[in-house]
Amino acid sequence: MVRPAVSIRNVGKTWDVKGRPPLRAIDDLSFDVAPGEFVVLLGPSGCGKSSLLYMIAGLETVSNGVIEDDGLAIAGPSPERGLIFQEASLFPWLTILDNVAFGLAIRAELPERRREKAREILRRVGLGDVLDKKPDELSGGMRQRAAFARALVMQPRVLMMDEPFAALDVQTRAKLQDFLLQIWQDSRASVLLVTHSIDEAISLADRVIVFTARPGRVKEIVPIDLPRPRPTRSPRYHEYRDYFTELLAAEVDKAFAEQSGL
Ligand SMILES: Nc1ncnc2c1ncn2[C@@H]1O[C@H](COP(=O)(O)OP(=O)(O)OP(=O)(O)O)[C@@H](O)[C@H]1O
Repeated sequence: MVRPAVSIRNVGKTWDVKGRPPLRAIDDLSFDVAPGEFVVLLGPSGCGKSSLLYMIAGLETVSNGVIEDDGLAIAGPSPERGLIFQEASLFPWLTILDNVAFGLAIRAELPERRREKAREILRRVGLGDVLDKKPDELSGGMRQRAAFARALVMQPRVLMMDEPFAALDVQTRAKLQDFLLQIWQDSRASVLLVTHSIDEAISLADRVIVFTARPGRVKEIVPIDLPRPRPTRSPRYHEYRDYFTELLAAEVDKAFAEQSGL
C-alpha cells in the first residue's frame, strides 16, 4: 500500500482563550490524503476546517491525536507544505518577481538562480509580463495567481488552500479553478482545499470530506466519480449536488442553532 502523503489520526483541537471557556473546534478527526490526491474539505462555518489546515501546515499544534506528513509526525512548518489564503498575502513593497523568489532564500540558492526559478514559474501561471509590478498594481485574480506561484516555486508535496477563490468574481473564479487543476496535474502535489461551495467541491475534488458542525468530525467521505472536466449538466453531477446539499443542511442547522443559543 502507498504511504499517505498526509495522515490525520484521531485529531482534536481545543482553543484556550483567556477569560473564555475552552472551545472544542475539532474532535476525533481521522482521514488520509494520498500522494497526488485532490481533497476538498466542506462543512458549516466554524467546524474547524481552517484550524485543521493550520495544524497540517505546522503553524498550530494538535490537542489530541497526530498528523503525519509522509509518515513523520508534524512538528512545525515546512516548505514542503504550502498554504494559500483567501486573500493573496503578498508583500506589498516587493515586486511580483521578488515576492515569488523570496521563499527560496531559505534554500540557500544564489539570488540569480532564485529569480530565474521565480521567473519560470510566473511565466507558467501567465504572469510573465508583470514581473516588475507591485501587488497593488494587479487585479485580485492576478494577485491570487502570484500567490499560487509563490507556493509552487517551493515545489511543495502538499498544497493547502483556505477558500482561495472566495474573494473573486464568478468568471475569475471559474478560470482560476481550471488553472488550479492544470497546475495540480503538472505538479502532482496533494491538495487540500477548503470551500463553502458545493459546486467548487464537485468540480475539483477526487474526494470530498464533509465535516459535522463544531466540533468538526468526519460526517462522510464522498469520492467524486466523474471525468474531468466535470460534466456540470449531467444527471450524475446534479445527484452529487443534491446529496451534498442534504448532507450540509443538517449540519448548517446545527451550527446555526448553537451560534444563536437555540
Ligand atoms: N486562533 C484561534 N483562537 C481561538 N479560537 C479560534 C482560533 N482559530 C479558530 N478559532 C475558533 O475555532 C472554531 C473553528 O474555527 P475555524 O476557522 O477553524 O473554522 P472553519 O470551519 O474554517 O470556519 P469558516 O468556514 O467560517 O472559515 C471557531 O469557533 C473559531 O472561532
